[in-house]
Amino acid sequence: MGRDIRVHQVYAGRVLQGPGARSLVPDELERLGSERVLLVTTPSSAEVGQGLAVALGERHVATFARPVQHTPVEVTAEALAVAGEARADAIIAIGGGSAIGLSKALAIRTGMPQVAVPTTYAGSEATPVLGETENGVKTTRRDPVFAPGTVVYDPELTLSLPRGLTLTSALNALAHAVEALWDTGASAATRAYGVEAADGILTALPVVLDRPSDVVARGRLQEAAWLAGACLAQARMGLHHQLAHVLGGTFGLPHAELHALLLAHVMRFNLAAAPDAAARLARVADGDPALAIAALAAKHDGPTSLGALGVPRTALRGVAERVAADPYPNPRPVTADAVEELLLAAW
Ligand SMILES: NC(=O)C1=CN([C@@H]2O[C@H](COP(=O)(O)OP(=O)(O)OC[C@H]3O[C@@H](n4cnc5c(N)ncnc54)[C@H](O)[C@@H]3O)[C@@H](O)[C@H]2O)C=CC1
Ligand SMILES: O=C(O)/C=C\C(=O)CC(=O)O
Repeated sequence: MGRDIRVHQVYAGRVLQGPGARSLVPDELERLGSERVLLVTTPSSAEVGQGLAVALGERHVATFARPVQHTPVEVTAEALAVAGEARADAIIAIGGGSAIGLSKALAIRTGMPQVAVPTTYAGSEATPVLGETENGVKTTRRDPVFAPGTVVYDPELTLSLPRGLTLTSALNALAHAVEALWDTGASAATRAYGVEAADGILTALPVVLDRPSDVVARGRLQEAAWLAGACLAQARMGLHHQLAHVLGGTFGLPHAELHALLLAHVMRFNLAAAPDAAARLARVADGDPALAIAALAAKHDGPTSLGALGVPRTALRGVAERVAADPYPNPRPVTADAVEELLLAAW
């Protein structure tokens, strides 16, 4: 007899949430017993990082400020050298998925505990997942060690997000929820997270786009992104994430913009084969969910097609064949011809 047993694993032992929560980061390091902290920042989080460095005083021993999307292994090697020289014993990553990805790459190589302070909606802080790039090939793997033990969600840190990244990063989060909803192996809790995440994003994102400085709406969006990240942590991702990983890793594309432009196309491809997900998403979207998401994606003032992102049309067949040769679990069977058609529509 076949067994239908679902496993629900929760990550991030401790989550702090709310405007100003970043001020509690030094206390979290104290709880961890850390005396030598490596800060991972980006240009956008440099100022917050400097404030934190002052608050940490002598416990701050080094800063690495150059994380790169898709976590290239050579950048990790540079950061590893900085951490080793400073004899760091813990990492604080402040930034989007790139800073948090680098933190994860360092954690698995050193065993250092991580405190993640996300500034986008990508959701990496909630997952035991890391994609790393070597020689232009992105490989994604899962390991509980990747998941930061402490996450600090401070919506004030998202106020500086430009409109484009606000929109595309929120759609990156929505993609985690959508793919969890059509994963037939997902637990009841994951489906609940998926619905709540999709509802939060579809409700709060339009408000934030209209009023970017609305901290309450930003908080709701961030909370939804957390749940979406938890979906990515717990469910199997399908064709959407596979396309994003293959295209992003091969052509070095901007992660959030790529997710944002692909999502409605993959939903049109999959939803007829995923009636339960389609019904839940239709309730949340109050109509055709693929249409609602296409309309949101079209609000982006940057590239909204693969062609505009710089993917050569001649590369699409090769991508489709790579994806169909070893597909992620997906509600609709994945063939090279069907994926090529999807990619052409997105191109
Ligand atoms: N392993 C996982 O579970 C996940 C990993 N990722 C990875 O994360 C990376 C993408 O992360 P993203 O967050 O989309 O982008 P990112 O971290 O690369 O940031 C994009 C740009 O936005 C700037 N930025 C970030 N926060 C800002 C803020 N609050 N205000 C102004 N500017 C800000 C950054 O400095 C950077 O220039 C990719 O490498 C992707 O593969 C993404 C989602 C989940
Ligand atoms: O690239 C990674 O670190 C792994 C997963 C993701 O990027 C998830 C996503 O595609 O948003």
